Amino acid sequence: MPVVIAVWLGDGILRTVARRNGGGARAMVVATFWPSLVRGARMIEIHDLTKRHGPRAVVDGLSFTVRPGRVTGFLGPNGAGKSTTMRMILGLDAPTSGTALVVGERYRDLRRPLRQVGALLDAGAVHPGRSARAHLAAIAAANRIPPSRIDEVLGLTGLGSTRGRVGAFSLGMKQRLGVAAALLGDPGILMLDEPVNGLDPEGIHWIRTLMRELAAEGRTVLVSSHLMSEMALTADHLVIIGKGRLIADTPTAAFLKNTSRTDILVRASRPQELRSLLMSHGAQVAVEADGALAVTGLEPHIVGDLAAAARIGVHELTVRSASLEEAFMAITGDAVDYRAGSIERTHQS
Ligand SMILES: Nc1ncnc2c1ncn2[C@@H]1O[C@H](COP(=O)(O)OP(=O)(O)OP(=O)(O)O)[C@@H](O)[C@H]1O
Repeated sequence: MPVVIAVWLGDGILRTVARRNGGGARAMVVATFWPSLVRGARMIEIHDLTKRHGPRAVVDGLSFTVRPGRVTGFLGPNGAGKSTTMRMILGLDAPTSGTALVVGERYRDLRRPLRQVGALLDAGAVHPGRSARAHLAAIAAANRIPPSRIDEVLGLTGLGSTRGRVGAFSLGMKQRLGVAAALLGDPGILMLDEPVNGLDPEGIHWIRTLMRELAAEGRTVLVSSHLMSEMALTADHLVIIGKGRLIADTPTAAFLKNTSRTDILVRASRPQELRSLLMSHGAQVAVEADGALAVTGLEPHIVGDLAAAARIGVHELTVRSASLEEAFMAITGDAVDYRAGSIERTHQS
């Protein structure tokens, strides 16, 4: 007779079903998403969400759904409204109109919020006089989370051997402590606002890996950033906003494929002649200010071969790819509040 052992975990997920069969100690582990039978399970659902500060809409009719099992990057230029949206999801800011639901309910109506949603919004918002352990113990006690979980999350975040007061922590250590607090209730939904801020390269690698692992366990992971390049490495799906409005809701791979542009920069001894030649072979050729040709529609080796056959000297032939940030800027366009410095192209010879 098979014996079924069900383990009920934090956020109400029937996570493990182990079947033991006669003398065989074969255990079949089945991740069963029990709440997926009900609407809104492990999802963040934003519907027509608007937040006004005076006459200005900083979040403007935003609608999107964040689904489990993948890392969703919440991407937008500085001031796009990412933090405000996250604060409304967590009930810290009241929407002017629209709804933000987690697990099908408003955050403030959740019975055990920390076991359902873990969030890192502001890593600095920690009592500076406490130790990491005391900080987590206070949260655990207030939320009836077993103290044994404190050591688990300290270990998970690399803070196991950390001593001293939080006030003396580096920003990176505070970020780790914020992630530890978010994980304390073993929630099915994680929301992290700019979690790589202040982390060193090892820390960035760690947080990326952790987010992917959490998503692979079937959790919903929403992570905000204003860096396209960071999200390209971390997120499976992108929700991109600008000036509070939705710009794109797309798989990352599709976004990168559709938005990266390439052309070939060619400097030649007889550019006008080469231009006509390339166009007669189907290329589109623009002439840049310094007389160089910007070629699309032909492979680089064809461009080189055609020039060689016509005995035109090629002084430079460079394949140019739009950088990820450039692709991002191209679609956020005038939705940028604060522009950074110049954008570099990546050149490949
Ligand atoms: N309490 C407030 N009163 C007035 N304006 C506000 C308030 N809170 C936020 N804003 C404005 O709302 C806009 C969106 O801010 P928000 O912090 O949500 O953007 P963000 O996308 O998280 O930006 P960043 O990447 O810089 O953190 C900004 O222009 C900000 O100045």
